[in-house]
Amino acid sequence: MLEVQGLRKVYPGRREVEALRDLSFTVGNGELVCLVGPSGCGKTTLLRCIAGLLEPSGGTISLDGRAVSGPPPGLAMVFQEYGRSLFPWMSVRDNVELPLKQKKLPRTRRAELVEEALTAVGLAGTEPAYPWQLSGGMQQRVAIARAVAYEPSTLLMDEPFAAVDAQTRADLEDLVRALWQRLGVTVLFITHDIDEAVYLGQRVVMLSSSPTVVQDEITVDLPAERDQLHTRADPRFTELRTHVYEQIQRAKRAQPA
Ligand SMILES: Nc1ncnc2c1ncn2[C@@H]1O[C@H](COP(=O)(O)OP(=O)(O)OP(=O)(O)O)[C@@H](O)[C@H]1O
Repeated sequence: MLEVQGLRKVYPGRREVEALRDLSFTVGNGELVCLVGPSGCGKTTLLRCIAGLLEPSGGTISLDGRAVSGPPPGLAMVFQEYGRSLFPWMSVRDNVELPLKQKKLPRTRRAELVEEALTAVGLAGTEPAYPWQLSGGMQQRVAIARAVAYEPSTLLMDEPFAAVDAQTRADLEDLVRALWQRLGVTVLFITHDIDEAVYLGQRVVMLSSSPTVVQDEITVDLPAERDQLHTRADPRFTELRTHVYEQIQRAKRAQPA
């Protein structure tokens, strides 16, 4: 379970920036929550705080009951820029295996996890290839496999599909839901795409413009079995996306105090 309470982040300096003002939300065990907000609202700042890479100016973050200070052990991340998150000089196998070596798992267990994870993302057989020999969508699958192989309790995804084409994006969205349902992992998925947030999430948390607070939150009461054609054509989907869209527009118009 991820708990963010009264999180505040001010970047000091000549031009002091209050990026996050007062952010509180939770992601329950095994839940999939999407976070949307206008550009520049501090999504990256929030993620870096959760990942223990940036020290908050106030408030608390805890993961599985432990306060976050430094990179938490049960956390894996998938970034937008797969091209920069995979090592080009390492094979697909070595990229996926690397965090497992850092976890000091024995060789046979590492091999099992790599194989299972690559199979789960539909990339069995690509182990000897280098990332640059694969398409963008395949590279992002490798990045997802690397996160999954790590067996995290919580997965943070930072606009992971922003750089792939629409068809690949739809496939990857379905992959994330399938993996989430199968693995029971807690997922915080950050996106600026309102339709994606409603399609993927059990809940959608909307952020205001910077200095950021939680503007609104909705439960996505769509059936758990979702598919690109029927879910997106469901009138309830349209209602929910309209609500989120209106809130984001309000957030963009609001003048920060
Ligand atoms: N290292 C830094 N020093 C000073 N200000 C910063 C720093 N990093 C971010 N900021 C400021 O904090 C605010 C939030 O930035 P952040 O990158 O977290 O937003 P974001 O929501 O991820 O943006 P985008 O959606 O455009 O990627 C911005 O006003 C930005 O200028």
